[in-house]
Amino acid sequence: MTGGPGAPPGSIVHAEGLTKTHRGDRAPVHAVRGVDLTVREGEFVAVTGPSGAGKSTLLHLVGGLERPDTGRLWIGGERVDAYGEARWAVLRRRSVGVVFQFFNLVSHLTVADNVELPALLAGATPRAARASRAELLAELGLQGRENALPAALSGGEQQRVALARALVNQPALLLADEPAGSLDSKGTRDVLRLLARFHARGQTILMVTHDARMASAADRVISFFDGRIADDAPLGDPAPARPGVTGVLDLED
Ligand SMILES: Nc1ncnc2c1ncn2[C@@H]1O[C@H](COP(=O)(O)OP(=O)(O)OP(=O)(O)O)[C@@H](O)[C@H]1O
Repeated sequence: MTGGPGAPPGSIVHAEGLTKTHRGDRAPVHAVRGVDLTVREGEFVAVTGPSGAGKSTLLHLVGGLERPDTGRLWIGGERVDAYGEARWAVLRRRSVGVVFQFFNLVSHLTVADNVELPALLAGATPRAARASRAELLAELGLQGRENALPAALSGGEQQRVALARALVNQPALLLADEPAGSLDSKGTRDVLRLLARFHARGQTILMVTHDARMASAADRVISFFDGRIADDAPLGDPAPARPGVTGVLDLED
């Protein structure tokens, strides 16, 4: 499901002139100001920038967790900017996995049930959901933790469960909002390695991160500033000066 009228062939995300202003009790905040963005199938794109730049808002727009005020958005070639919650829910289930900084697992469900739930909601048979869950949990080093509740797991384990849940329906797009933001250095390394591994198999990833080491796992880094793209370093460009960035392959086990 790529390309389509209005979106370039091979694009998983295509946005034109996306804007979002938050209007609360205080003065309006222009969080995203006319962003054009294309993420092609198979890319791993990191969005970095200072706190308050609008990175999470952009990710929320792309995942349908917030609606743009203006602009056009395609996911996998499907025009989605006018979708309501019901159509977004279907689209997310089928095509967009999301992981957050604080995992957002269902606390009263076991690890197995947390991972199987989106598969069942997407129409998988219980048997198929179990098989997908088992395969992913094994891949993510969580075998034997199936019956645990999230509170019994470390932060790193919870994030791996969240990753399994996000990937169980084999989404075209994985969105990650500070996926290591609440993890220690081992948890960070694990998430980094796993994202790199899924990306190497073709998973398209759009990730927001403060962390230069996390961004170094991506093959394209977008700097976001004041609601706009300030810099965009695509795959194949010479490495821009990003002080402190270390290669993912340097990380030890
Ligand atoms: N629901 C909201 N209501 C009002 N203002 C909001 C809302 N969500 C975000 N904002 C404001 O919009 C701006 C952008 O926020 P956003 O969370 O997108 O930035 P960010 O770059 O992800 O920041 P951080 O790295 O700190 O998470 C900030 O000024 C923030 O306070």
